[in-house]
Amino acid sequence: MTSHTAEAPSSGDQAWPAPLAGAPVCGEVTVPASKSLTNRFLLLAALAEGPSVVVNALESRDSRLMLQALEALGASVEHIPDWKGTGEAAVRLTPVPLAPASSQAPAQVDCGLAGTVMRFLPAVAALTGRRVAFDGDPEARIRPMGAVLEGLSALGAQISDDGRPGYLPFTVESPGGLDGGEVAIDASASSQFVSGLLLAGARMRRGLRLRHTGRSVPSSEHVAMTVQVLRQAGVEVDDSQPFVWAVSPGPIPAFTVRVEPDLSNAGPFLVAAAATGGEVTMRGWPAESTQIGRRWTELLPQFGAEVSTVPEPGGETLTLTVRGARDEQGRPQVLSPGTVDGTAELTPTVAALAALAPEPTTFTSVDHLRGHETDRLAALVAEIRRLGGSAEETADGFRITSPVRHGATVFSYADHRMATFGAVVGLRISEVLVEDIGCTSKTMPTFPALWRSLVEGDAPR
Ligand SMILES: O=C(O)C1=C[C@@H](OP(=O)(O)O)[C@@H](O)[C@H](O)C1
Ligand SMILES: C=C(OP(=O)(O)O)C(=O)O
Repeated sequence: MTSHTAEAPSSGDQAWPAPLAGAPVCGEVTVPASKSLTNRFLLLAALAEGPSVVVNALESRDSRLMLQALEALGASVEHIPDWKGTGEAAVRLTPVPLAPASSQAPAQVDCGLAGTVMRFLPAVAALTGRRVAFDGDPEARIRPMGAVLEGLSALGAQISDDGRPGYLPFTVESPGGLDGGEVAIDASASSQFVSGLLLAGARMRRGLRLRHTGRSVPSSEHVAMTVQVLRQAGVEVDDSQPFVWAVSPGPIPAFTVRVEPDLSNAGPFLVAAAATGGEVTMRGWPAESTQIGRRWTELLPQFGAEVSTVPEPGGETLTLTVRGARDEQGRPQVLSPGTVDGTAELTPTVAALAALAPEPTTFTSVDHLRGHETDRLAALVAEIRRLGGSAEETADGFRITSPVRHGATVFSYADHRMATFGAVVGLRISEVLVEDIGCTSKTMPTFPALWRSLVEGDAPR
């Protein structure tokens, strides 16, 4: 795995003044659909037997890149503005032709900075039998790809490195598709290596039996999500043995599905209540979810906030409310749990809260964040220091030893979660500017507007 430094990139655009919360942040917020679920459902729709419908699909850069890539592989996409009078938009996707029926024309996939595109689509490309060239943003070229490519290679696909071996850009070609069978990879750098092979497993002629050879798989919730989404689509998956997954071969029936809100992107809004002693409510919180963001209900109380839920009619969703703690003088009070473990993609948002707490917090089992949109451990340490706090990297994470104290320009490193880190810190610290707030369009183009309306009080109370 590469480690890249968190030197602040220069930005030509005007930095975004993070709104300071003059009072406890109170209001109600609705967040768009989950990136991880949207891109899994779109991919499975592309491998299904007939046109499938994804209702309330996320509209963001990552989901657009997924749709464009699937179109490049031969899918057709129809946008439906109002699905059956529900008021919700939907995407109808007609599947990708698989080998040997697919076109033989070479194709190109732009992965942008989307892990779910760069790690999930090489196996789909191999199933089409076409020669498919993959590339992405400059920042994407340092995200590890090796295990997916080694897995596909072991399954018989030809991979040519168009750059550094194990990284973008590369070309995948498997004339005749994939037979599948047994394969072993080391997925300790990203759960997406496992998900990317499993999602295509049913369309391999013998199915897929995948074994992880390393110590642990990070972001295990995302592997569980993949298994659950496959089962929901009618695919048989055996995950009864640790670190071994068997996907049975067979057709994927066409489906219609509605995507849950993105619980990771809900994070900064819920944290806003915890950081300011405010109260934020979210309706439509799934009562059961495979998303890692369901962990906010356990994480926020560890920082002193109170989380309550009320079942909504039908029982499948809840209204969730977060109330931040205040001290005897009514000032916001953020406690530290001391250590938080394995917070995966929630880490930058949790770190923003921890950086406002007077007591230190240590983040453990997050070393794979070095391969995220940027090296998040280096980036968080650098930005906390820039804001007058103290922090240091550790072998498997980082430690915040004193809170942020003054404003500064927070650099985003093209990473949406670093941009929202800056927004959260800016609630309590004046004169925080966020460089490249626009990178939040990766998963949530509406972030800047929603954030401003919540903090400045235009959101319903
Ligand atoms: O499968 C997915 O949708 C994801 C898996 C995780 O990747 P890592 O295992 O690399 O953390 C997560 O961080 C990423 O945001 C989305
Ligand atoms: C790690 C993330 O994204 P990606 O899907 O690009 O890996 C993330 O959204 O935090």
